[in-house]
Amino acid sequence: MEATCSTSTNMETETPTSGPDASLPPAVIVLGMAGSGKTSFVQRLTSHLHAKGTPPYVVNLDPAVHKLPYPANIDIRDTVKYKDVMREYGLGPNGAIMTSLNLLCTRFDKVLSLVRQRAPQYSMCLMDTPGQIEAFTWSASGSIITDSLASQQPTVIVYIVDSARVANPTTFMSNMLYACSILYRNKLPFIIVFNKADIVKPTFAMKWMQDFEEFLAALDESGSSYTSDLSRSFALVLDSFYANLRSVAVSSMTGEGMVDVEKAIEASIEEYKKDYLPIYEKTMANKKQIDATEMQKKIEALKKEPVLLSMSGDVVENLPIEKMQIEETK
Ligand SMILES: Nc1nc2c(ncn2[C@@H]2O[C@H](COP(=O)(O)OP(=O)(O)OP(=O)(O)O)[C@@H](O)[C@H]2O)c(=O)[nH]1
Repeated sequence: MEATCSTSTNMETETPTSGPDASLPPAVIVLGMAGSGKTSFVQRLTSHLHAKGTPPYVVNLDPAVHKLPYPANIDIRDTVKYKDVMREYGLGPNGAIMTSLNLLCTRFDKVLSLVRQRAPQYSMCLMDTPGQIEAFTWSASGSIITDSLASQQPTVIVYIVDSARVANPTTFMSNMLYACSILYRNKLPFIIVFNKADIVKPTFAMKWMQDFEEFLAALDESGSSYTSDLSRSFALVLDSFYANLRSVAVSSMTGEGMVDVEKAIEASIEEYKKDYLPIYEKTMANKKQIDATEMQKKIEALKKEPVLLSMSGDVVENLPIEKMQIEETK
């Protein structure tokens, strides 16, 4: 793995303990199933914001992406070489993505500090995540990244859905259940972005979220089955989930809907300030020391994780963490 000189900071000293700074621009974490259009969305929103004269700060957290179609300010690929991780630890593609994120995470304090320093120059900080959604949403590193961002500044989750892939009501339901599980895990303002509106207009999906009867009618049309019966029951439960989120139709291809995305982000930030910030401030005031120690413990555990993941059976004793460098893309 290519690794150069060291940064000397660590999470214990860098994790903010006084609560998030609500005056910082928002961090927007972009999640979604493989191929839903996360990277295209980040590209389109980036160019939309540049055109308005309010550029974003962009961080790529996908170590396996071949080519980035947007200029990233920080790119995980500059720090961790995914192919080297596969080779050195004898890992498959998914294990290597998770290990690369773990490695970056042990130095995420440096990313946080750059994001904080550059705040006067950007309107929002966009975080593009790996194609394999579970590598981020269900990994220790994903939760460290999300928690530490949300502890520093207003943070919103944007969940990208491929509109063409949810035209069937049961597929729609399984996607919404996944979205709900992410909301449940992260407890942050949440926006559902129905992408690829140029291929399939997601008006139907937005109606299903607003009107339970419309969804039931669509299920009836799709015929009776075990999954459609189950979807009926879930639809009742998800009513309150839908009530707590915003949804927007966009096309990352044509640029349609980007103004609505901005509005949804603004409204989510207001929600963050009103409903989430007081909770963060209270929790952090009560547990200042505990939070820093807990975060450090998580990082220490992460440092050992590549060893556990190793398929070769070799004990990897000298991880390149101390030598890793995180800096802005030149
Ligand atoms: N027609 C259309 N195609 C799109 C749109 N957004 C993305 N695509 C296409 O969908 C494919 C996947 O897009 P990506 O942006 O790579 O999706 P991703 O979620 O970042 O992909 P992974 O990170 O590999 O999972 C590409 O072929 C894009 O050109 C859109 O709004 N409309």
